[in-house]
Amino acid sequence: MHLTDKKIGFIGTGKMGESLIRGILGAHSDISIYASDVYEPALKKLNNELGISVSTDNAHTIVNSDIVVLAIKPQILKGILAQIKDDITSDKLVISIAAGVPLAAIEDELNSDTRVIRVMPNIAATVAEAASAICTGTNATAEDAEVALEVFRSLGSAIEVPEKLMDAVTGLSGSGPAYIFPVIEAMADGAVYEGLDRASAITLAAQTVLGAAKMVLETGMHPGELKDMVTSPAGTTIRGIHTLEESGIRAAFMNAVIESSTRSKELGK
Ligand SMILES: NC(=O)C1=CN([C@@H]2O[C@H](COP(=O)(O)OP(=O)(O)OC[C@H]3O[C@@H](n4cnc5c(N)ncnc54)[C@H](OP(=O)(O)O)[C@@H]3O)[C@@H](O)[C@H]2O)C=CC1
Ligand SMILES: O=C(O)[C@@H]1CCC=N1
Repeated sequence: MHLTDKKIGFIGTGKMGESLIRGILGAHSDISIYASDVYEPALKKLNNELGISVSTDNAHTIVNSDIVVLAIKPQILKGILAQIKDDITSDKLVISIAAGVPLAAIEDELNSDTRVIRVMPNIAATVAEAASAICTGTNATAEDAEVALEVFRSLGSAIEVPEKLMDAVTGLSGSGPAYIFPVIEAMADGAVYEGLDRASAITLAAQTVLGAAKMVLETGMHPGELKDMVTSPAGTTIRGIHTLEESGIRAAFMNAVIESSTRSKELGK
């Protein structure tokens, strides 16, 4: 199976739809992409910049696609599924990236033989560094799962999880970039306070986060052990760590993931 043989359609070209389209084209420049949205200026921009086929008619996107990615808000997903049901024939694979919405809720709105896969990617798909998880619906085949994994692995890393863990994934990696951007900004603010120029501070802060993440992924070492490698006795780092611990940093990040997961569960109700 070659991904470039597949035509991929996007319903919704907002922040995440555009991120996925840019990421996929970055990885597979010759792939055929179709996209529809209610907002015509955004479609025109994508057509001008990326040369993809665009339309305000979702049916046009679906008819032309082998894989249909639903990149619309969870709150309007049900209504759109009712509109597109008859266009989703059994030869198409549907991929929903909507936070919280269970596979069963999607399958209930579509024809009973529809193959559906649920994916939680993240915004770093734009730069091919997304962390994604997938789970498969009732009619999705092993090959469908492979296709979905191939698409999302070309945008970063992707794993398969049982559906009951998708809310946890959403709270962690789906929302996670938004927890780290303020961390980068705040670290840079600290260095600006100490006199560094803003541009250098942001570059150093971002590269520091990138490098720390790469060390976790590539060394396989525990994050605590890596932290200890930086932390000299009576040195600078332990003073910074002490301050972070006094601020309750671990509970703050744990609670962010837990609360976001809880919101994902609410969206599914
Ligand atoms: N943003 C993120 O980082 C992530 C988002 N997700 C999921 O991705 C999905 C999209 O999120 P996001 O991109 O942030 O949201 P956006 O609001 O940016 O994008 C949704 C797009 O769909 C358009 N739209 C509305 N109605 C229709 C319709 N009937 N037909 C076609 N398009 C329509 C919207 O237009 P208009 O604005 O004019 O209504 C908008 O451009 C959500 O389900 C979210 O849970 C998943 C992982 C990460
Ligand atoms: O905030 C949201 O609801 C979406 C889902 C994950 C990231 N953004």
